[in-house]
Amino acid sequence: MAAQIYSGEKYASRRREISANLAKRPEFHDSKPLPFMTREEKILESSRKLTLISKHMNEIIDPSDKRELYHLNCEVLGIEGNPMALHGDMFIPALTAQASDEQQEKWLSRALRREIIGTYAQTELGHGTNLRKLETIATYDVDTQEFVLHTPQITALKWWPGNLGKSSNYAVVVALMIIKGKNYGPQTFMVPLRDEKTHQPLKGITIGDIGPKLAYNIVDNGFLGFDHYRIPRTNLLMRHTRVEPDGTFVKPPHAKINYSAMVHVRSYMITGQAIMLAYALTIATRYSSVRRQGQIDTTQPEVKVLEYQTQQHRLFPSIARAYAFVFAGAETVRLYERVLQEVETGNVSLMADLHALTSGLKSVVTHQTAQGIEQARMACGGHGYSQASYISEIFGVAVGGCTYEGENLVMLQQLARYLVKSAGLVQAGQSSKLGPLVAYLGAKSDSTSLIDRTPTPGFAEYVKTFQHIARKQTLKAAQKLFGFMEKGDTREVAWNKSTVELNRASRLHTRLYIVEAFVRRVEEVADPRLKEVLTDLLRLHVNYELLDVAAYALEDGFLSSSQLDYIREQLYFYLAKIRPNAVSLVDSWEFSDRELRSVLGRRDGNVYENLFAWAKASPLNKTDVLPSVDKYLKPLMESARASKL
Ligand SMILES: CCCCCCCCCCCCCCCCCCCCCCCC(=O)SCCNC(=O)CCNC(=O)[C@H](O)C(C)(C)COP(=O)(O)OP(=O)(O)OC[C@H]1O[C@@H](n2cnc3c(N)ncnc32)[C@H](O)[C@@H]1OP(=O)(O)O
Ligand SMILES: Cc1cc2nc3c(=O)[nH]c(=O)nc-3n(C[C@H](O)[C@H](O)[C@H](O)COP(=O)(O)OP(=O)(O)OC[C@H]3O[C@@H](n4cnc5c(N)ncnc54)[C@H](O)[C@@H]3O)c2cc1C
Repeated sequence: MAAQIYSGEKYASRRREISANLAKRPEFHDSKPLPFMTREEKILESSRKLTLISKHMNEIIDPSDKRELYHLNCEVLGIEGNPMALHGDMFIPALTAQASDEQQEKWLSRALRREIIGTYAQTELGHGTNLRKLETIATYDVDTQEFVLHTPQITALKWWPGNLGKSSNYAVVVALMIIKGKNYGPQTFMVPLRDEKTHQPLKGITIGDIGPKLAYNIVDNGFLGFDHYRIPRTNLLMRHTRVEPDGTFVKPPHAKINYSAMVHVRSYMITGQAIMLAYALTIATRYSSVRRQGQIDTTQPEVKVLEYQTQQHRLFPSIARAYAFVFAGAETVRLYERVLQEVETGNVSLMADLHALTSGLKSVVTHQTAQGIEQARMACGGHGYSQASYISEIFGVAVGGCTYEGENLVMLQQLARYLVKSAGLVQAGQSSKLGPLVAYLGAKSDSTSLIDRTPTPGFAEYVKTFQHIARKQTLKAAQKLFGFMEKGDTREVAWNKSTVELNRASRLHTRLYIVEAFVRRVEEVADPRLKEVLTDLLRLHVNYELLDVAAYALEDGFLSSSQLDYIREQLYFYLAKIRPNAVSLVDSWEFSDRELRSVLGRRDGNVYENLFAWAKASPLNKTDVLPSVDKYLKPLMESARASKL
């Protein structure tokens, strides 16, 4: 099963080898539990481990393999980030996709050798979503052949970029490019921020950390201001866009080619989110198979809480989602890599499809992941609320994904634009022009779903029902938009009046895609035992997901109430059927205890002993009497007692 999750036996076994290797190297382990450390201590500890990784990486992994590097990071550095997180996640991808060969020679090679540390500085205090209205300006000075970076007002301060505050000495900065008074929109520039020897900010640069956040606090998200700060013309990233010495602008082959670093993260983060969801579910499912509370049969001992149908309903559909997401994530990464290669040869035809797909997936997956992690926390009762579970940290890190790389409700609209265009083609009788991701929009629905008409309906019946729902909502939302426009609204006003419905269409389209990705994967599985378990999980998934969106199919009679009853019964049947495999289904992700960092979710199941040992190690228990008691509480009680006398 691990081979299914990690797209092949080769990588699954490499993960095991890497974990086994690291188990023997205590210097790579957390020196104490992360929840017991201050933010400064965590940053120091993370930097220590980063240095070790840098020195010994070649002994442990193949550094050219992204997946091996990711696993090493998960084990050693964990999810709370590290001082070079953005260096790998965005700085290097931005240079790879946007710097010319000559620029790559100069900077990418240094970045890869970790001679410099970089980040991606785009968001500002006043603008994150609307990139066309960024306020940092890069004005071209033809005389000196330099760009002058400037922060004209407080809202133009860069704000949020990860590792900008304290760690990075370079950044790929996004600024509005002005040449001879003309605004050429957001462009990307390579900008030195700090002296390479002293690490002091360079003259003209104001820089710092933005303070603690909900989570992800090892990362020093930062602010940055420029005071007429000059960089050479050749620091504009020029793989696709160019500015000649005389200020002539050479257009790229696609207007949004500069957004590539964002598309990179959106493509990869689907897998990252699946893994964080699986962390929380591993902890909660293992704990639920140890925790005993209450009886189902009063003549029998107390049961494991995992026996309760409510607990199964709380956890198992999310286990299915984690599998669905990791399968969809692998497809997304493959498409991203393909598009990256094609863009290199000047073929930008798939950029719009990739953008639409990743915009929808990032939104739906992060939202459902956060929901699933929070349910996993509650499934652990009181102990879930303790940082010993580590689930609150996992939630905090994962839920950041709802905001970063494009706020979810905004990104759903990006997919909606694509869907509306496709709906326009259907309306114009040009369905043959629809791309493969939306071809279903042009197909005709059966008059009703056939879901309960055969003893065991195939997945095709479920897919058709999801298609019916997504198609109906897309065409309806597009119709609403077109209707407002016909009545005289501008497109923008009509769009705003239709966005709730348009975003619903985007979610339904994406959920259909996720179901299809799951079906595709299960169909490929050869081993019959594995296929059976995954088929059960997929059956749980399709029934659960369909119930969640059934209103759309009930309102036009595509599904009947008796079919709904059937779907519900199927769901309950598969909850019970999956129960014996539940722990194996989470164990199959093969997370080591070091990687999970959860006292509650350890493989040995000794929850109570481990929790007691953890509490005893809490810094507050170093002494029996805290200074705060000596200083305040004792005098308070004493004066209360004295006044009573
Ligand atoms: C095979 C198995 C392999 C598995 C391997 C897995 C191994 C490893 C696992 C790895 C896991 C890794 C986990 C990674 C975790 C990463 C953690 C990261 C940490 C945090 C990083 C956070 C960083 C940031 O947040 S950076 C800042 C991000 N900011 C944003 O996202 C801003 C959002 N706003 C925008 O993107 C834009 O402004 C937008 C798109 C909303 C609007 O743009 P604009 O106004 O310019 O355009 P529009 O007018 O709306 O549209 C015009 C037109 O352009 C199209 N378009 C827009 N963008 C794109 C694009 N990117 N590509 C293509 N086309 C685009 C748009 O659709 C419109 O098209 P029309 O045809 O006109 O409709
Ligand atoms: C953990 C974390 C890490 C980050 N790392 C980086 C980084 O490394 N580099 C970087 O540059 N940035 C980074 N960011 C910033 C991040 O990319 C932005 O916060 C994000 O893109 C959202 O933009 P915003 O903050 O301007 O939200 P806003 O756009 O102000 O959103 C506020 C609300 O307005 C709504 N809204 C906005 N526009 C529209 C619209 N057109 N239609 C409908 N509703 C709308 C949103 O849906 C939301 O409800 C990070 C953020 C976080 C939380």
